[in-house]
Amino acid sequence: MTDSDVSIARATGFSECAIALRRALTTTPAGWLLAVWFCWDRVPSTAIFLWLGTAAALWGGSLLVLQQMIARGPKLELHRKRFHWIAGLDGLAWGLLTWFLIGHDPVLDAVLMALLCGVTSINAQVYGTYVSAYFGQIGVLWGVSVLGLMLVTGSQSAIDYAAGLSLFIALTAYYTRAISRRLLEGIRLLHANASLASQLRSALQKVELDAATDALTGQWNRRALDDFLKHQKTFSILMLDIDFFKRINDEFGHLVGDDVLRAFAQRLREFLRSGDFCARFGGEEFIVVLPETTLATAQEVAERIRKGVAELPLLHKPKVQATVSIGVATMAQGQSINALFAAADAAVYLAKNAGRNQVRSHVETVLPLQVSAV
Ligand SMILES: Nc1nc2c(ncn2[C@@H]2O[C@H](COP(=O)(O)OP(=O)(O)OP(=O)(O)O)[C@@H](O)[C@H]2O)c(=O)[nH]1
Repeated sequence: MTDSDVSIARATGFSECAIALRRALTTTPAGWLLAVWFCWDRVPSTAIFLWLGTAAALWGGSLLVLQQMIARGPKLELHRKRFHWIAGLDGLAWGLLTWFLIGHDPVLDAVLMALLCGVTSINAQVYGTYVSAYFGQIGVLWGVSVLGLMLVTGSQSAIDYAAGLSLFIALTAYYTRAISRRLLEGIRLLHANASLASQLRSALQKVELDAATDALTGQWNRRALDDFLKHQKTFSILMLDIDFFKRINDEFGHLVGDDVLRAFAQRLREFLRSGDFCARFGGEEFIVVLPETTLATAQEVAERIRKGVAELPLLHKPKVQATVSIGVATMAQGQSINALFAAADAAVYLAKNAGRNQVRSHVETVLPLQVSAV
C-alpha cells in the first residue's frame, strides 16, 4: 500500500461524500415537513416560518455551492474549506430548530430531540467517507441546539435533553469514525487492486508481444506467423532470403550483419500495405503474407521489393549493399501451410540457382504438383 493509494482513497472518499451530501440535501425538505407537521398547532406559526425560512436560505445557498463544486469535479485540496462550510451550515439549520420550535410542548420537545438524533444518525451515513466534515456538521448542530435549549427554554428538561443529545452525538461520532476508517480502507484496497490489475494487464500484453516478436528486427516471429496464417483463407506468401549473407558477416562481422538484418526488415516494410504481415522466418530469411492477393500481384510486389533492396545500400557506415532472392507461392485449396512453405522454399532455391537477386514462383518448380496431391 503506497502513500499515493492513501491520498487517492482520501480524494475518492471526499468526492463520494460530496455526491452523497447533495443527495441528502435534496431530501432535507422532507425532514422540515416532518418537523412542521409535528409543530403545527403546537408552536406559533411565525416561529415555524422563521425557522423554515432561515433553514431554507442556508440550505439553498449550500446546495448551490455544492452543485457548482460537483459540476467542476469535487477536489479535496481545492474544495475542502468550502465543503466544511456547507457541512457547518447544514448543522446550523438543524441546530436552530431548538431556538424556534422548542419549549412550547413537552411531548413535542421530546419528538424534536428524537428528530435531531435521527438527523445525526442519517448524516453519519452521508459523511461516512469524509468524517472530518461530519464532525464539523454535528459539532455545529450540537453547539447551536444545546445553546438554544439553555437560552430559550432553560428548564430542567432542557438540561436533560442537552445531556441526552450530547451523549447521543458523542457516541455516534465515535462509532462513525471507526466505520469511516473501514470505508476508507475499502476504497484504498479497491484502488490498489484496480491499479495492480492494470499493471498485470500491461505486463501480460508486453509478455504476449515479446513472445510474438523477433528481438533483433522487431518483426513478428515464426510463432506469430503460424497464428496469423491460421486465420487466412486466400493469400500469397513471399519467402525472402538475403543473398550471400554469410559473406557480409565474414567481411564486416556479426554485429554489422545484425544491423543489416534490421535495415533489411525496415526496407521491407516500406513496400508493404498495412494489412500485409511480415515475419522473420529464421536466420536471414523472412516471410511476407499478402492476404487476398493473387500470384500475379504477389509477383509484382516481390519484384518491387527486390528492386528496392538492390538499388540502395542497406547500410551506409559501413556501406553494405545486398540483394535478395524471393520465392512466391499462393495458397491452393486444401494445401497445408507446410506444403506452402515448401513450395515457396523451392521457388527461392530456383531464384538462387538462377544467379540470385531474382523473383521466382512456385509454378516454375515441380513442387506444386507434388504438394497439391498432399
Ligand atoms: N549477423 C547475423 N547472422 C546470422 C543471423 N542468423 C543467421 N545468420 C547467418 O546467416 C548466414 C546464412 O548463410 P547461408 O545460409 O550460407 O546463406 P548465404 O550466405 O546468405 O548464401 P545464399 O543464401 O546461398 O545466398 C550464416 O552465416 C548465419 O550464421 C543473425 O541473427 N545475425
